[in-house]
Amino acid sequence: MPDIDKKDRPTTSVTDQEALDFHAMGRPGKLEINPTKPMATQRDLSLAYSPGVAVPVKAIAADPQTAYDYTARGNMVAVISNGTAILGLGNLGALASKPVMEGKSVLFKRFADVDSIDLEIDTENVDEFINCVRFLGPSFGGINLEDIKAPDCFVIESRLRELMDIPVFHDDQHGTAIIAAAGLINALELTGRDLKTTKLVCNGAGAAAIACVELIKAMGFAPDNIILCDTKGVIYQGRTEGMNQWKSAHAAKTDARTLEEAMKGADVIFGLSQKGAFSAKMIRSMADRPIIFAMANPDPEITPEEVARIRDDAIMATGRSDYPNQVNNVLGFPYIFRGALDVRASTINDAMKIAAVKALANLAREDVPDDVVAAYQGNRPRFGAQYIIPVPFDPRLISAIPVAVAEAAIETGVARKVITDMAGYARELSARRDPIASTLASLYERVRRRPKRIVFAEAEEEQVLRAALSYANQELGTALLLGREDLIRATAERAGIDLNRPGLEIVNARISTRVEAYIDYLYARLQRKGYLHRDAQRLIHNDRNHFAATMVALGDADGMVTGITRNYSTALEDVRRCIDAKPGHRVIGVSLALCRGRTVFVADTAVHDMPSAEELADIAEEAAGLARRMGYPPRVALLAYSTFGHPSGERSERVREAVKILDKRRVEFEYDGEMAADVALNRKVMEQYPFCRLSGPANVLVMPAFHSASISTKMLQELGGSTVIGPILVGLDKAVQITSMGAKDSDIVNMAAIAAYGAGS
Ligand SMILES: NC(=O)C1=CN([C@@H]2O[C@H](COP(=O)(O)OP(=O)(O)OC[C@H]3O[C@@H](n4cnc5c(N)ncnc54)[C@H](OP(=O)(O)O)[C@@H]3O)[C@@H](O)[C@H]2O)C=CC1
Ligand SMILES: CC(=O)C(=O)O
Ligand SMILES: [Mg+2]
Repeated sequence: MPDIDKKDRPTTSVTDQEALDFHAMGRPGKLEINPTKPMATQRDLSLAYSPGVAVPVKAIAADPQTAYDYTARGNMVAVISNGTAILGLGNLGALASKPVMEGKSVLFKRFADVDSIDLEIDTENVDEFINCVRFLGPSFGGINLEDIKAPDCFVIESRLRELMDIPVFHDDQHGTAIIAAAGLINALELTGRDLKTTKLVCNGAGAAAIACVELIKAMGFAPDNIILCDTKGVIYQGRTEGMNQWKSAHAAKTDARTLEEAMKGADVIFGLSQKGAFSAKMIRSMADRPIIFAMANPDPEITPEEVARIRDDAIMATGRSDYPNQVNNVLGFPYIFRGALDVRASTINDAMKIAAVKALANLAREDVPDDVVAAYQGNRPRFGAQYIIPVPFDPRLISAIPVAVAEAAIETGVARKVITDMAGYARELSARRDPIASTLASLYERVRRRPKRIVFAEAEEEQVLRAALSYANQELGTALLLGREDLIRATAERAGIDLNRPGLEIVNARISTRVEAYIDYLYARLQRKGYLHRDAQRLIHNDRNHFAATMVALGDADGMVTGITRNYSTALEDVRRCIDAKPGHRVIGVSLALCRGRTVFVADTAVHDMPSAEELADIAEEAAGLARRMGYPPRVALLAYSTFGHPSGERSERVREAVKILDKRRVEFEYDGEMAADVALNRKVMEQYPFCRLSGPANVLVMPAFHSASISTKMLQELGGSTVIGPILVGLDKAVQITSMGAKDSDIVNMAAIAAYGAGS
């Protein structure tokens, strides 16, 4: 018997008390409602409520489509249940289903930025339920039915689909079927099986099971190779007990009468029934390399530990978050609705479901970004038996699935709004999840139009190689991989990265024909700074930063990115030995902080420890220049602890002096100071200083010293929930960016793109 595979053990687990405490802490439950418009003044009230609200009322009455413009309808989904099949816990009633439904609502928001509210309907009468829901159409862009038992759910869903002109989607049926089908496609691929000859047993013949079987049949699975079982055993042709029309449609021609008999020799088993329904004996009797999806929640039909004790050749999946291979509809419903809402689809049809299946299955075969690795305690999943389906925290899901769904909706004519720029739509989707993505999206786009050759100075490191691959994949230009070829190749092999693709070039410093030219260049720069020729030789031969920076200086690359293996200031010193400041400029670091829809540039976060007044003025100019280049008209605040002389103190003197210097320079951007951070950032507080020259809250903050710059950006990140990019190096004559040590691949590729942009994209 094999040992329990360590990877099969739950990676997280919770006690009952922890689960109760989690739901009770703070405000009870898991969601609240927040207004999206200001409600601070009499005027706000007049606009939001009477009399202003009458205007959109009349507009909607005249043209119902404008409800998508003036109300939250277009982004709002109701999660509706009567609690008759709560997970695998059975019929525990409407009220008890509320924690699950609140949970589904927050998952809609968290994963796809869909607003959602849970509605628990206290009836088991099918007609009453339908009547309750059918009149709710005006409130929502879509209806997600949840945990309603079979066969009632089939009647309810099909009647509501007829009655309503918005998508009605029973998640336990179709959400589950989509994810299970995607996982199955990949598991079949990994075990070398063909869809048409594989034998599958599905235990459970309720909502989820019937939908799974229908979808995989629609995708080409041979109907004769599927056996369904329920509490009465095999659903065979001619059975009368415990039957309904949905079960009959899938009744098998077979002599098997029990689950145990059906499972003998089966290739695949789906569990959509109840905890513990699969025995060791059943699992043992399956074919070689069996595929076991034990999807009952919260406890599967058999646990991965139990399977590992029985055999070591199985591909195992469950519905839980704490085992590998989570086959759970959370991977589907947020994104499927996102795509459907964005094209104002009237329904979610089979083409949209199959498009989601394919997009999901394909995503699992691609290289996984660091954000996913971070969410999974440093384990990098790779396509294989332990990773057949993307993980819920995969940030790529938000752009991959909705695009596929929206395209299918448009193609099949159920979209009421057509998206023509799908690439733009994909970028918008990423921005819903990741504020950096939207800020950097246009920068990436500009780089794509004029791709650049960027040298990745630490290409022997795995995350740097991944970033380089991503740089090439995103068609930003050529990634020049600097390092020892054998080490780069070894790292690539370990990471499963194919180096033989366009856009990746290895630069082997040892055998480069440019070495002599680089040494001559460096020696000419350093000979009067105490360096011998052999020092220049040593720096070029042994130090990647000097080699890379010299490549850029001599035009063999357009830009460079480094910083993973050295601390920031050391890397900067290395670069400065090879590259000067741009004539008339000062080298500084600017960090971009993105917080609650606001972007603020903070400077100097990298170079000047205690800047003089002259240096502060330079910093203001450089930071304003960067803001402008990135598309933000700069409003620069020179910060201090005091505001316009109060409280007085000599530490603010330098800042006041810097403002006077800017006055003399007649710079062409808005600036003012000295001022405290709240004055700079809060319009109301700023209004107390009517003479302040800023036309609105500042978007460039010049800090009085390095320590305040560093402390405040880190506090913003940790306490304010801001995303901080940078420091971005500004003022160098060539495009060089330095990441922080230990940066993730996504951070490195952002810095490479910023370098490429700085190189003149
Ligand atoms: N991983 C995921 O994403 C999802 C998992 N599920 C899980 O699937 C299960 C079923 O949910 P759902 O379809 O909504 O519920 P339903 O109530 O609609 O269906 C339950 C089905 O399971 C059958 N069943 C129950 N116990 C057994 C058993 N011991 N042996 C054989 N069959 C059994 C019932 O048989 P009978 O018809 O004879 O009563 C019925 O056909 C739940 O555990 C749920 O958590 C559901 C949706 C998503
Ligand atoms: C995941 C889910 O929807 C269920 O188990 O019912
Ligand atoms: Mg459910």
